[in-house]
Amino acid sequence: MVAVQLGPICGGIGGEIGDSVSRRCISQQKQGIGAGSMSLRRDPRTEPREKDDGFGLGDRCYPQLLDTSLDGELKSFLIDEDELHTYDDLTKVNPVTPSTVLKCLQARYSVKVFYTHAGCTLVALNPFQPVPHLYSPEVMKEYHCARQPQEFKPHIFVVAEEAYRNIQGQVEPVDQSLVVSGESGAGKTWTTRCLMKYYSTIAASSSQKCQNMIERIEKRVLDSNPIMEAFGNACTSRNNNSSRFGKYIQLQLNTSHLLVGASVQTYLLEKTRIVKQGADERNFHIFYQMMKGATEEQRKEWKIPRDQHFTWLPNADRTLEEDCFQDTVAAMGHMGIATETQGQIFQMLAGLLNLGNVTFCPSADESQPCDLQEEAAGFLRAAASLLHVSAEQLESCLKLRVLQAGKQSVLKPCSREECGIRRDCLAKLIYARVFDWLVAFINKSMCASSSSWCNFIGLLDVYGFECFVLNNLEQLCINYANEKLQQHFVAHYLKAQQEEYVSEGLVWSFVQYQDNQSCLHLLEGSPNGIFSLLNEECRLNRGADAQQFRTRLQRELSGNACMSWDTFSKQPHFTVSHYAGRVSYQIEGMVEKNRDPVPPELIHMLQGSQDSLLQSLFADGNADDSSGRRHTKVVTVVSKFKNSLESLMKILHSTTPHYTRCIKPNPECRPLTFKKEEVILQLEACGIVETINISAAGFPIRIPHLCFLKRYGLIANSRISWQSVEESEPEAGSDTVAHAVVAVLNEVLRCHSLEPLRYPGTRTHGSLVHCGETKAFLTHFMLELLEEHRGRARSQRASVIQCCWRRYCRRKRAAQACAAARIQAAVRSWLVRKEVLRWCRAATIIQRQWQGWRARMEALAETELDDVTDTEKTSWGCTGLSLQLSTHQEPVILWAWPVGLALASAPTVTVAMTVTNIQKMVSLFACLKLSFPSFSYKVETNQFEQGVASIRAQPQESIRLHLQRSPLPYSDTHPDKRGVTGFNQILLEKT
Ligand SMILES: Nc1ncnc2c1ncn2[C@@H]1O[C@H](COP(=O)(O)OP(=O)(O)OP(=O)(O)O)[C@@H](O)[C@H]1O
Repeated sequence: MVAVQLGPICGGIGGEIGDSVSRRCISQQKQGIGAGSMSLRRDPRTEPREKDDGFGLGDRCYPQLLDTSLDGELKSFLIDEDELHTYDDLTKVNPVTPSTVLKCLQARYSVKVFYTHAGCTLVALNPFQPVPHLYSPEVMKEYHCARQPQEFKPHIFVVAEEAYRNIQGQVEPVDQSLVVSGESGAGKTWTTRCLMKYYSTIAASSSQKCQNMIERIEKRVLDSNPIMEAFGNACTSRNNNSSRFGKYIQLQLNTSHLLVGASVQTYLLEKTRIVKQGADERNFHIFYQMMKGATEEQRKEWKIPRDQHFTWLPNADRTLEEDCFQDTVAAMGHMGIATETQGQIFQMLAGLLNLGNVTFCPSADESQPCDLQEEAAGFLRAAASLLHVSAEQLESCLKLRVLQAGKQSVLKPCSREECGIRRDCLAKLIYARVFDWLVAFINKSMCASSSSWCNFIGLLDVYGFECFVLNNLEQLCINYANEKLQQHFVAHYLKAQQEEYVSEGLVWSFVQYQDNQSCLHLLEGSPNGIFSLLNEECRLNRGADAQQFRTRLQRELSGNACMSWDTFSKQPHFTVSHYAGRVSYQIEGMVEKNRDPVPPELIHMLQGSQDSLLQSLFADGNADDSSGRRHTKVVTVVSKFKNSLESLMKILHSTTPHYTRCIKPNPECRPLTFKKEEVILQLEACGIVETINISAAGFPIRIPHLCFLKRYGLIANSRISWQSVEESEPEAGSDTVAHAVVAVLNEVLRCHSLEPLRYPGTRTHGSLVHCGETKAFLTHFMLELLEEHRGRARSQRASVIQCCWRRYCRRKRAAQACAAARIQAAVRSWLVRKEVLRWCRAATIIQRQWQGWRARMEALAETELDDVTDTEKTSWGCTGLSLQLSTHQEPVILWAWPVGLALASAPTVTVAMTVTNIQKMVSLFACLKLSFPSFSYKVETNQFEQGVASIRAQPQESIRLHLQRSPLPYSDTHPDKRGVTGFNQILLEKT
């Protein structure tokens, strides 16, 4: 059983967080955080070099982590950018670099997926808008009842359920811690609330038997939230509901793993906020709740009239949803805080508001106390009456300091500034005690007796790493806490990495990986650490001199690589190289803040208060001892904080941790807006980048065997094994595949004269690659080598392919040419043969026709010649008939045989076969359309439709007979097409 009674609850720091300009300046300040300062063991090949990666990493970046050198195709092999949103685990992106991680987160955020694993860490992006379906009781039930919640989508409930099942499984260490971190507004409180609701819901649904008791506890656990938030949260420039303290909530489970109780431990309440608020910021919510929610009667009682302006209540006109007084009162009631006690608390708070309006005039004479300003006396009286102390005593305590001179005590008037400081100190003191009392009451109300619970789940909601323009003791403490948590995280993450390697059969450890121990040594080291020196300075009980303290720091710590100074700066300061960046701390006021002195007169006065509650708050009396002397041992803020942190770390070390990193995607708290520069800074500050560094120190690239062989299989000459892999399609993890992978890797290693791998084998330090059971583990350098060899192998293959292709093309072309020649020859011979045959046929026909025609012509001529006189005969048969036509000057020679032909064809209707010479003559004249001299003779012929179409007689030329249709078959075809004879011309011409 683990006793969870932690040290002092409130760190009691007089912080100035509100003072600090809340503009983050990590990127400006983290110059030169190198391997030296962080002592990270890095491969020389992967040593950081100055370069901007475009993601706001500024001048500190790790080229080995950037994927800019990867060409598009390799990038797409390693990771499919379109599918980035499907990656549930950031360490699975290839290669694991800040830019790929950032892209993956952005891709997921754009599709409204807000949770992503990062190895053993859960990254939660703040949606800045309600997503009710994500946190409904049904979803809780689903995760709780799932057989394997890890297989579900990443969710805060996976983490919650995992922790719960670890307890059920009783695997050592059984107790669990859920560490939720992130910067202001990232969603830590929201996440913690979700976790509390989850455990309350599953507790309520687990057993009907102890239902009443569980419901009571569950209600109290949930009711503690509004009370803690009302008193410990405030509206800041970064978050309307910003927790101004860190907390560790312990949910106590009994042997049946049922929630039986809870307790809360708080850290470092920002009590300065009571008296000083940043521009645009507010005091703690509870004051505004009172001002807005109190009844008239209560106002009167608490002396807070509606229209009264209180100096410590800026921006009172701004209304937030957190300003719900009745909810706080109801929660206090449920928690068991009696109405009377509530009234006492509110009276005290109202007293503080009135105290804030008490102001002083400077005193003309140093030996005289300062006077109150005009209206201040009324506020002082009101404050005194609300605190149940006498107004005179209050005034005296604020104006006069008690000096101890031996056994004598002397009253010394304070300056105006000192009066103000004493007033502020009183307010801070009271508020811090009220807050502590509330936390103690809540614990008393929720905490189960130590015998009734045996295991716990702790929820740690702490400030994230802080770096403002001005940083002081608060930031030093917060960043120290973050360094401690980071060291714890790194150890845990390395263990997780180690486990994965072991599961892959890789015996290798990060033994030489050095974490942030040197930075922690600088802060907490004894006797030469910043805190030790600071405490010593407080104990010296001398006036705090910043320059003097700086010189001391420089003298004692100059050898530490994590410490540096800007020698040209006028403000005394020192710079610490934290894991998340360099932060400059101003020394001015640091010693005083660490001392956090409380004037004993104030404690005395409060111890004498008539208000029982106020009196009890100071009953332990840490002012003077019974002899009236001050305690010699000063318990400084740093000591208190360090002690409570040490007990927290002890608890964390004894539990199984689960880390959740909340990320604020944009500083304006706009819904669904992702700003890369903001996110990368936070990834760095919350250690995700460090996780990546660790990953890079091991094997940042992990490729499943089959994928590996598909890409790099061609490198090896063992083509047979590759083919066998392809053909047999073996399962990933089989020896065949692993041996094929090893063959490829050894091929590359051999070329570089590096020691070959053995499978199964171990990785020695300095080696570049390991073949696991299902994956090949590669360094970036090995990936480069593989890519180079792949490129070379591809070039060789390409040359071979080109040669083969060219030869193939050449051969193909030759074969085609040969075939074409043969086809051409065959076609030509076929055409010639065909042509010859046609010619033969044509010649035969022509011959036949010609012979027939000649015979007919001869016969016709014979017939015609038979009918003419000898002279005519001679004239027709030999030289042709010469006629003197009246219309022509010159005689026209008509060749006898064409005229005969014309006569044979023309007078088909009207010219009878028995025509006489004169009739023929008349017929001829009619054909020629000549007027016959002696008588008018009209012959009607159809010569224009068939036979002779026209007969044209030109002077000095032969008559041309134009026939419509040739009487001869094939007469339109000239045998050799070399010219046209008169005959053919006559025959071929058409009208
Ligand atoms: N998961 C979520 N779903 C919806 N809104 C959320 C979620 N997480 C955070 N928010 C919103 O972001 C705001 C800031 O969250 P929260 O107060 O938890 O931040 P924080 O990290 O605790 O800040 P601080 O350190 O200042 O207390 C919340 O008020 C809420 O509106």
